[in-house]
Amino acid sequence: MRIDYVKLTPVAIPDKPLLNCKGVHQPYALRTVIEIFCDDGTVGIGESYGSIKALEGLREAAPALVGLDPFHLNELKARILKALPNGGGINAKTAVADHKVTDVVYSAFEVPCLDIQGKAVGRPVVDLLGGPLRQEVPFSAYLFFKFAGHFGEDADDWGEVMSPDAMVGQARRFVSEHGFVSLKLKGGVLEPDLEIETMIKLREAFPHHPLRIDPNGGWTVETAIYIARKLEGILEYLEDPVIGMDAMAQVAAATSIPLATNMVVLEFDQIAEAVRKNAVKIVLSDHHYWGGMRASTHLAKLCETFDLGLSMHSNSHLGITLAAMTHVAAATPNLTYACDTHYPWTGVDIIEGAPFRFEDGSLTVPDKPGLGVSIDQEKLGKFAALYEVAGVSERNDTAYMQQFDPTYERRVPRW
Ligand SMILES: O=C([O-])C(=O)C[C@H](O)[C@@H](O)C(=O)[O-]
Repeated sequence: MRIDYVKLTPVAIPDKPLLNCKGVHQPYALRTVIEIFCDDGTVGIGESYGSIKALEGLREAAPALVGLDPFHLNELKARILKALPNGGGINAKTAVADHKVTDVVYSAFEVPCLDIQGKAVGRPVVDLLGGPLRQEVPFSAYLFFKFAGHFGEDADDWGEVMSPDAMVGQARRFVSEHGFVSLKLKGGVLEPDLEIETMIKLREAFPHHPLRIDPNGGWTVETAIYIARKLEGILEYLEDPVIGMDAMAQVAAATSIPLATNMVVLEFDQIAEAVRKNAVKIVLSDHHYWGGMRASTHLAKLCETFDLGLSMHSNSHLGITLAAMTHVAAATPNLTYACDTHYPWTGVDIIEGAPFRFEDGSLTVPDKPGLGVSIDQEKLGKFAALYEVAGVSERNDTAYMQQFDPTYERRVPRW
């Protein structure tokens, strides 16, 4: 079996005006859908970032896959490195949220290759990763402060959420509709005392739900320590309170709350420094930038070695990504925390049949061969057409925030 050709389809999926410390989500989130066609008719599918930089990297590397045996993932990596010398002319540090372009591109193509392998041997991808250790994978609710609606538009059905009480309401809806147990708040948005109050109110409303907050490095060390002291005993973990390894180590030394990260440890060569400096206790994996699904299980082994916990990061995504995350999570013995997901926010998908449904906050690992999901071409066409008219090729939360507030500036840390 050989790869015949690769099809890349950028899509725009409707998103909500969700706030973070750099601004607000644009009306559309961008993704790239990948289809790899083999000469025996087998098709493997995948999903990756949709920013123009990521798309350029994928487009540049795709021809190198032609003729490859989809089981030969080592050769896939070698071909991508050859096709993208120096990251393919793309500045890796600005390309895809600071992740190595070659890892991002490899990962984007590894998923469809594993889907093909699974289909060829009649096994779900989780079996190619060593088999499932759990049949149900827990996810966490991803809570966001949000505007009522997009700029110039009416309120969406989630309405405005800009206060601690409104956030408790949002959490109640997530818990009642999806059964999520862990609750993660995207912080760094409101002033620190209001976010402390939000977490305390969430604790009162949900006494038995693990709670996390993630300001994406939006706080200074002083602010982070102040907040951590107020939230001792309330959080299961505090994610990326500050920017940089040394700053994380300073905060870690001042609190008993474990620090988690997807900002200071996002490549294998950053683990040693994090351990040496005792900067983090939990690493968020993400197969899109950790170098694929198999590399994510290698990360798990390293975390076990260094006694680090493991959670899973997400960005706005569709069901192909969710299926891939679920297979990886099921095959990761030491996945110690519920995985993040943005899936409920988009509310649309391109997979055939009904979208994924969380039961008690968890997803059952797909058991069909490969990823266990397939593309509904009509839906894909609809969101591909939306990409063409959406007029966005990069995510820019700050620029979009400036439409709401022309005086808004990008400042990290903000508080
Ligand atoms: O945990 C994270 O850093 C994220 O989930 C990244 C996302 O881009 C998140 O900040 C968002 O959706 O605004």
